Amino acid sequence: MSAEIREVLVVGAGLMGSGIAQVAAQGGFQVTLVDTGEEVLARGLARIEDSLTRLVRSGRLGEVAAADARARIGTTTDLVEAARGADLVIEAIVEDLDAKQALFAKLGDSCRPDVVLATNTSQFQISRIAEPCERPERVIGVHFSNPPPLMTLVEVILGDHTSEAALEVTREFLAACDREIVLCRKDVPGFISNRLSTALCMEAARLVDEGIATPEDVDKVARLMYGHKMGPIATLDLAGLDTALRVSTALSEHYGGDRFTPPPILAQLVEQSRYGNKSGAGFYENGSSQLAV
Ligand SMILES: NC(=O)c1ccc[n+]([C@@H]2O[C@H](COP(=O)([O-])OP(=O)(O)OC[C@H]3O[C@@H](n4cnc5c(N)ncnc54)[C@H](O)[C@@H]3O)[C@@H](O)[C@H]2O)c1
Repeated sequence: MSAEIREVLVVGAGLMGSGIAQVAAQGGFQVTLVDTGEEVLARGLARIEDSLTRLVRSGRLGEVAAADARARIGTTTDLVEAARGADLVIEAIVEDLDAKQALFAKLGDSCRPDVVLATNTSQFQISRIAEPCERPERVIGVHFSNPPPLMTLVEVILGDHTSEAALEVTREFLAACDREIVLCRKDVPGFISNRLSTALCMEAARLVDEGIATPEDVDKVARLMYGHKMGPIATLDLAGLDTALRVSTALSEHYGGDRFTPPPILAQLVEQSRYGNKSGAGFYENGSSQLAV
């Protein structure tokens, strides 16, 4: 496995990919951000710019460090060319197994054989994503949470075939990015974090769906009674309701029972294009639940 990582390729410039690219750039790595079109890439870069500005304004990052990080990030729509020069790849595309498998097949063909391929999937088994990939022992789960520049804990997931060497490279990379890790030792859907958060968030959405409580009151209970920083409904708006719907549906199909089943209100909001903060409204009207960064 690559002992030395210089070039990090992040695939997907959405909410997570742009944040992960920023974290890697702040960690001193050269980053290439890939997506399907120039417009999405421009939106990803704008998100990074905005986040860096907020970090500087709040005194958490120096101006020079922010400018250096920004200068380390390049963008392209040419995945194959970018893959050739990568020392580490982090995938953060849409939460769709077919799309991820198609991408990992391509990465397997295009990257050097020693390059670790990490997926930021929210719940798919790492071994399923690695199935079509040349040398699946280099595929590993690296699950950042949203927003990556502020959330310092990363969940690392071992696939059935993930090698010790891939784990070691991943540990070193995340340590250089100043991240803490927890290790999910079995390749189970949802890992540690999303089994916990999906069960809580779907129950919270059910309370709203059944007219038992407002989003504000559900969140108030979590914050003031349980000491959570953010309530589960605000968390859903922040994560994106389309992504949350995909994740909860997949977990529910895998595990059965009711604990992960999304209530109808989630699909209804998605149908109305109310995806949460990223589209301006979700359960809440105007993204007012956003973390004050
Ligand atoms: N949103 C969260 O809170 C959160 C947290 C942890 C993990 N995740 C996971 O991270 C991944 C990304 O989620 P997100 O919220 O950033 O989604 P998003 O919809 O904001 O971004 C996904 C991006 O991937 C791009 N894309 C799709 N197919 C592609 C391909 N084949 N090649 C290149 N780019 C492609 C899209 O154009 C889009 O810009 C998902 O697997 C999601 O489950 C999300």
